[in-house]
Amino acid sequence: MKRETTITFIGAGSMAEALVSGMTKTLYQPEQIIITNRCNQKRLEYMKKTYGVRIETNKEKAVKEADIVILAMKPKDAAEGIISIAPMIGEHQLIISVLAGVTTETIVSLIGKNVAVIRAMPNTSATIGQSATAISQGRFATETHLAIAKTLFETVGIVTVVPEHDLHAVTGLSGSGPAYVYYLVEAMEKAAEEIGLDRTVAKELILQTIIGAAQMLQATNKHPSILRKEVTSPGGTTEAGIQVLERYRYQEAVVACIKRATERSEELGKALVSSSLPRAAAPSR
Ligand SMILES: NC(=O)C1=CN([C@@H]2O[C@H](COP(=O)(O)OP(=O)(O)OC[C@H]3O[C@@H](n4cnc5c(N)ncnc54)[C@H](OP(=O)(O)O)[C@@H]3O)[C@@H](O)[C@H]2O)C=CC1
Ligand SMILES: O=C(O)[C@@H]1CCC=N1
Repeated sequence: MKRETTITFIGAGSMAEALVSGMTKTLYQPEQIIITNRCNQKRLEYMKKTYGVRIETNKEKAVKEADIVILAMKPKDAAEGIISIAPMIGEHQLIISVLAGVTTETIVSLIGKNVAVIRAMPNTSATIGQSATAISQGRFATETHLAIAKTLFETVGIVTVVPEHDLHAVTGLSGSGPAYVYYLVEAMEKAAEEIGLDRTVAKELILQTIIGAAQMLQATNKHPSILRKEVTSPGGTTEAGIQVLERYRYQEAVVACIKRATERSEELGKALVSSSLPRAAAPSR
């Protein structure tokens, strides 16, 4: 990608910040990035101060200047947000959406032009260049658009291309995934307190345990059940602990969690369609 590409973020929340943080550490100069939001001026100032990016309250200006427009508002705000920028969007621009559940077809319809849309599902580990991102192309996006989006998201982690219908599952699995791990860490910290460990000591041990286990999965390429068995001495502590997890149906809970998050992604997409599409013009072929 050319250095002078201008990228405008519509939305300046957690996901926009994670992407900006990763992108400005790698391929992009802060001046190439413009950030706009709905009304939170303080947040824009923070983004400028922290990352050196350009901020713009005039959405028209922000969108017109962009080669790439990244949609990063909440799905519930997406219809209003997309419709408000639609008149400024030209067919030469690439739209990248990180909106959970919202299909490329819905975005094309809301914009009402034959515009190239790439849908992406990164996660907040983009902040440190460790996102697991999946991308799909909309019907007006070419292989070149896909390659541009791949390059962009590779600045913040690994990227895989999937059929668009898989993006709901990706959202439930790896888009929301960091939160499941943080929830586990919260529980481990709570347990450490209850069993009387010093908070600082426990924090350090838990963190290294998570990092070590993740790196073992990566470095050994062994199946997680094999690695688990290597920890589990017959009649020992791990076996006793895992028996409790089984009693609480830990794996079933995790599977149900990911299925529900996947289903929620579908619901978010459908809710947007039913609430907004009558207001948007349909694109021509
Ligand atoms: N957080 C995550 O882990 C992930 C989030 N996503 C997706 O990223 C998107 C953003 O999520 P997240 O960053 O967490 O959300 P936040 O609530 O943190 O941020 C939303 C941003 O959108 C802005 N916004 C709302 N309406 C408009 C509008 N009409 N025009 C311009 N900007 C608008 C808000 O501005 P203001 O504050 O001024 O209202 C705010 O800056 C969602 O669609 C989510 O599904 C995808 C992957 C992971
Ligand atoms: O919770 C959400 O809806 C977003 C999508 C994936 C992660 N956060």
